[in-house]
Amino acid sequence: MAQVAAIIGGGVIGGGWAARFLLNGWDVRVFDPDPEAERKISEVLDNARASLPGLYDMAMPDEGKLTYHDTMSDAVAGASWIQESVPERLELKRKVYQMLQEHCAADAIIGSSTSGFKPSELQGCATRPEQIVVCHPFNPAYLLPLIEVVGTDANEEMLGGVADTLRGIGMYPLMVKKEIDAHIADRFLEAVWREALWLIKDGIATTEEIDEAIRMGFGLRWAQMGLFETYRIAGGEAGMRHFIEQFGPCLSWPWTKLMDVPELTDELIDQIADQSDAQSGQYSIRELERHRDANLVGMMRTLKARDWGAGALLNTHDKTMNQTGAIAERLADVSDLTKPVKTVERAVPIDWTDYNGHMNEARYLQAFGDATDRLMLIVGCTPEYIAEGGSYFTAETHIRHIDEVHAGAKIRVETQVMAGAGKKMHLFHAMYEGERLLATGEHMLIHVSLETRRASEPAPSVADPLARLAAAHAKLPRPEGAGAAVGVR
Ligand SMILES: NC(=O)C1=CN([C@@H]2O[C@H](COP(=O)(O)OP(=O)(O)OC[C@H]3O[C@@H](n4cnc5c(N)ncnc54)[C@H](O)[C@@H]3O)[C@@H](O)[C@H]2O)C=CC1
Ligand SMILES: C[N+](C)(C)CC(=O)CC(=O)[O-]
Repeated sequence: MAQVAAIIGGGVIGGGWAARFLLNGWDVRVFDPDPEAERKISEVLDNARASLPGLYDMAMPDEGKLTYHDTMSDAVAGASWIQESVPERLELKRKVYQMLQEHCAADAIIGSSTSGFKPSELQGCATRPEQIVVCHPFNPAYLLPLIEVVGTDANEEMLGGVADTLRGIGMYPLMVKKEIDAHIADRFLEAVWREALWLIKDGIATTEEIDEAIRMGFGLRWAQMGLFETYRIAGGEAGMRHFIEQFGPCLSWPWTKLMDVPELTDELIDQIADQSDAQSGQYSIRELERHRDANLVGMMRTLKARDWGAGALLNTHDKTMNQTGAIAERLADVSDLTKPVKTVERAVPIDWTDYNGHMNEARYLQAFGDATDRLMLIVGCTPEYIAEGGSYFTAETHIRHIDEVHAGAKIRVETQVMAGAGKKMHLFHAMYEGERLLATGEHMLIHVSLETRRASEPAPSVADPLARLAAAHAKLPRPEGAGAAVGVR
C-alpha cells in the first residue's frame, strides 16, 4: 500500500512537495484554504511530470493518488509524513502544529519548510515537540535535491528515519548540526540578495545585469563545485592557503556592505519590479518555470553522466529504483526467455525533446543504444569483460519512427535477439509507451577485440548466454518491420 503524505499549505513550496511525493509513488492529501490551490498545484504538477521523471534512467514508481481536503484533520488522516508549508509567520506555524497534532498520528513526522525559523522556535508550544523537524527545501522542490534537516535534542531518535525517507524520494538531506536562523544555504542567498539590492539602489547595476553577472559566470561554477572547491582551484597550485593569502585581506576593505539592509521603500520596490518586468515580463511565471526546469534537468543529466555532485546522487537513486529487478542485469534474472527482454524502462527527459515538441530523432538512437548496452550486460559483456579487451561495435542501424512521444512519458524498450552466433549479434528493439508502439530499431553488432580493433570471436562467457537467448527468441514470430530498408514496407 502506498505511503501517505499530507501537504499543509499548497503554495509555491507545498505544490512542489506534493509533486515530489506523488511522482515518487506516495498518496498525497492536501489542505490549503486558498480556493485556487487545486488549480495552482495541478499546473505545478504538469511541469513536474514533464521534468522530474526524465532525471532518472529508470522508470519512477507509479504516481500516487492526489486528494484535496476541506479540513486539516481530514488531510492528516493516515499520513506518515506531514509537510507544513504555510506562510513564514511563527505564530501561524505554531497554530497549525497545535491543530494538526490533535488529529495526526503520534508517530508521524511533521516537516516544516521554514526558510528561517529554528526548530526550537517551531516546537515551542507543541504538544509533541519531538514530531516537528525543519525540512527546508529549495524551489523547485520536485527537482532540486537539497533539503536542510534541522532538529533539536527532542528529535534525536527520529532524524535517521527522516533522512531515509527523504533519500527515498530522491532528496539529499543535509543534516545541519546546530540550529541557527536561516540554516545554512539561505544565509548565503540573503547575503547575495542584500548586496544585489544595494547595487540597484545605488544605481550601479540593473536586475538584468546582476543576473548576467551570476548566470554567465560564478553561477555555472557553483552548480558543480560549490564555493570552497572552486576557490581551492582559484588558489593555483598552492590551493586554498594561497587563495586566502591573496584574497583574505579584501574582506576587510570592504568590498561588500554585509549586514546593512537597504530600506525597501516604495520607490526602491517599484524600481526593482519595473526592471524585473523589463527583463523577463515577456514570459509568464509558468513559462519561466518550464525554462528553469528544462535547464536544470539538462544540467543535472550532464552531472549525472560525469557521476559528479547532484548527478552522482541521481545515479545512486537509479540503483535503488532498480532494486526490484525491473531491468535484468544477467540472463539468470530474465524472468521469461520466451519473450523479448525488457532492456529500458524510463521517462523521456525534457531535454530529449525538440522544437517540434516531441522526442528528438537522435534520442531514439540513444534509447536503443542504452537497450543494446543492457542486452550486452545481460549476456555477460560486462565492464570487467570489456576491460579484458572484448566488446561489441555497432555495424548497422535501422530506426523506424512510428508514433510521437513527449517529455515525461514512460517508455520501455523490448529487445528480441534475431541472431547471436559467432562474431555477430543481431538485435531488434521495439519502443513502447504502454501498448502503443513508438519506434523500432534494428541493429547489427560485431564482436571485436579492443586491442586489434578487429572482429573477433566472443569468449564462451558471452557466446554461450547469447546463443541461449537467441535460441529461445528464434521461436518468437519475426517482428513486423524486421529486415526492412528505408521506404520499403
Ligand atoms: N518560496 C520559496 O522560494 C521557498 C519558501 N519556503 C518556505 O515555505 C513556506 C511557504 O512558502 P511559499 O510556498 O513560498 O508561500 P506561498 O504563499 O506560495 O504559499 C503558502 C500557502 O499556504 C496557504 N495557507 C495559509 N494559511 C494556511 C493554513 N492555516 N493552513 C494551510 N494552508 C495555509 C496559503 O493559502 C498558500 O497557498 C514558508 O515557510 C517559506 O519560508 C522554503 C523554501 C523556498
Ligand atoms: C527566498 N527564500 C528564503 C524563501 C528562499 C529559500 O528558502 C530557498 C530557495 O528556494 O531559494
